[in-house]
Amino acid sequence: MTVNLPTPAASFNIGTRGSPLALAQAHETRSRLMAAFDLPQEAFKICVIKVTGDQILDKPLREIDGKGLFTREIEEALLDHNIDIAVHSTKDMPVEQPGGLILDTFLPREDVRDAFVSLKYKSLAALPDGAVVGTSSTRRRAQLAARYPKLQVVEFRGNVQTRLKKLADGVADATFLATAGLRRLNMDDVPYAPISPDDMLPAIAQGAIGIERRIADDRAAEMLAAIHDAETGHRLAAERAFLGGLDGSCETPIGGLAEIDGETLFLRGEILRPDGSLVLTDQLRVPVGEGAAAGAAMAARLLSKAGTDFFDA
Ligand SMILES: NCc1[nH]cc(CCC(=O)O)c1CC(=O)O
Repeated sequence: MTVNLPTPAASFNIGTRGSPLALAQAHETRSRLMAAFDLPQEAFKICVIKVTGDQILDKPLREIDGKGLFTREIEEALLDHNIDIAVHSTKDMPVEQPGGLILDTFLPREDVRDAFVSLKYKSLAALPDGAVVGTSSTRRRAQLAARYPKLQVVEFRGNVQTRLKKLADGVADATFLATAGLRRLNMDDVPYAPISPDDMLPAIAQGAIGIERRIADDRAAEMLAAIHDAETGHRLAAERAFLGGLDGSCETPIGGLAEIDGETLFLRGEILRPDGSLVLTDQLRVPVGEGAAAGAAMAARLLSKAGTDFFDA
């Protein structure tokens, strides 16, 4: 390849948040770049960037002006050329990036499923009526209210480690985490059971590491092209078009999942009233390259069924 490779003297800076999961994802990205270009670790620098969202731990995110809380400082570092790429959990990212930036590189996707995590019970179905579950996700809260109305849901913020500590302290009988996060953190000692997407449709882009860069940076574009996973790209194009069409964010009760079987992309989508009193679902099968159009079409279809104020309930 004719890309102007970084040398230890001119290192390639990888920006990330400082949480253990974010760091694991930045390390995975670095390993893939090292392998793709046969470069030593010293060719890359992992730059930890403090973001506002990590410093406010006492409130549900939807009560703060959530926009850009986890990304603003990182995107500023990209625009200032302090970093060359930024590694994200795509599920936490808005569908559109600030001017000059693009998020179009996705690593091979991890397990997409939500995980039921409990020190006392083996599965969601095994929870008795009245059991207390902790989550801060509006999607998981609405899905639980719709399908398991006898559970009590309490607010559970914080990173994976914080939530597990709350479980150990008995604040709740169970919680939910993305299986991908548990696996990336090698949390083999945590008792968890993945939940079928038929029972809990995951968040848009769950399990997918996404990498952002400056649009005009040809070197970063060529580096990232070498580690991009096309299949994951097609799946996320569909899911993110669905999310974009709904004008949703990670704080709206929306589930969606695209899967590929041969030449066919299978997209499922779901929107919920926050209290779980209404769930609207849809699904489409289209050729793999037409996921974005399918996502947009599905969003329009569901919105016309939902009418106005659907998400306000
Ligand atoms: N909202 C936090 C967040 N963002 C990404 C992941 C997990 C990893 C992923 O889905 O890629 C998590 C934790 C969780 O939901 O348990």
